[in-house]
Amino acid sequence: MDRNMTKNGNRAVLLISCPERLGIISAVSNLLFSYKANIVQFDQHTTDSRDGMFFMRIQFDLDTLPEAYPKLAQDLSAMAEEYPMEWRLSKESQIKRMAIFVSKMDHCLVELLWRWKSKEILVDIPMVISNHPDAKETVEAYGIPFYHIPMSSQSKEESERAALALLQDKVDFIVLARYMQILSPRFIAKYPNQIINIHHSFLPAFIGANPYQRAFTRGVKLIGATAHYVTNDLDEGPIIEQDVIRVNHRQNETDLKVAGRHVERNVLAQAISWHVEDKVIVYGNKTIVFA
Ligand SMILES: Nc1nc2c(c(=O)[nH]1)N[C@@H](CN(C=O)c1ccc(C(=O)N[C@@H](CCC(=O)O)C(=O)O)cc1)CN2
Repeated sequence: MDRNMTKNGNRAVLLISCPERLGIISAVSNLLFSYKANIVQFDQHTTDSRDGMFFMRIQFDLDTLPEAYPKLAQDLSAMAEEYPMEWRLSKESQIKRMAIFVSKMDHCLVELLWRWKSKEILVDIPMVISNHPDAKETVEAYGIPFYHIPMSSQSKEESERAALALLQDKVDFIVLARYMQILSPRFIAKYPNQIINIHHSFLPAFIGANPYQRAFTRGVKLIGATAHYVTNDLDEGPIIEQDVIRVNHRQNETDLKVAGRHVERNVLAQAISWHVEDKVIVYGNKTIVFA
C-alpha cells in the first residue's frame, strides 16, 4: 500500500488476463472512460512465448464507484464474451480478511501482527489458527481471536474440517506463517490461489521439511525464503516473492535459522502486501507481479 494513500472509497483495481489481441487496451480504457473513471496507474505485460498472453492492471478513481460498481462488473462480463478474458475488479474500500495459520515458530506471525497494527498492511485479521497453543498469548494481546486445533496424522481430516468451519464466510485469504502441516487437496480447493505460504528456502532448493538442516549439510553459500501460493504440490505453487542472504562456513545450522528468519518475515510481508493490493496475477504455475 502506498503509504501516502488512505483507504479511498472511490478507488478500484481491475486485473485482466486474456489472449493477446489488438484493441483490448482501447476497449477497456474506453469502457472506464464512459464511466468517467480517472486512471491513476496502468501496467501491462505480454508473454513473448507462443501462447501470447496479455495481462493488465488498471487502478482508477471513480466518484460514482459505489453505485456504478454493479453495472461496471456487468459490462466487464459482457466484454469478457468478446475478448475471452479473466478479470477481477476490487474496490479499495473492501478491506481483505486474512486468517493466519501458525505452528510453533512465531517470527513471521509477529511480523504480520506488527505490520497490521501499524497499518502498513491494510487487512483485517479475523482469527489466528494453530496446531499448537504457544502463540495464544501473543495473538490475544492484539485483541485477535486465537484457535488451537491440535493436528495429528490420524486427526488431520477432522482438524481441517474444524478449521474450515471457523473460516467459512469470515476470511478472504489465508497465510501459512511457518505452519508446519501439509494441507489436504480438499482444504486447498476451498481457497484456490488464496493461501500464501512462506517456505524457508530459496525454492526450488530444499522443498519440504527441514530446509535449513539440509542447506547446512550441503554447505550452501546462500540461504533464502520463498512466498508462494499453496497447491497440492508441496512447496511448488506459484512463487510471489523470494530473497536470499549470504552465509559462510563459520555459521552452524542454528545460525542459518536465525539469519534466515529475517529473510522469511520480510519476504512474506512483501508477498502479502502485493496480494492485498491486487498486484499479483497467477498464470499457470507462475505469477505476474505488477510491483
Ligand atoms: N498442500 C500444501 N500444504 C502446505 C504447503 C504446501 O506447499 N502445500 N506448504 C507447507 C509449509 N512447509 C514448508 O514451507 C512444510 C510444512 C510441513 C511439512 C511436513 O513434512 N509436515 C509433516 C508434519 C511435520 C510436523 O508435524 O512437525 C506432515 O504434515 O506430515 C513440509 C513442508 C504448509 N502446508
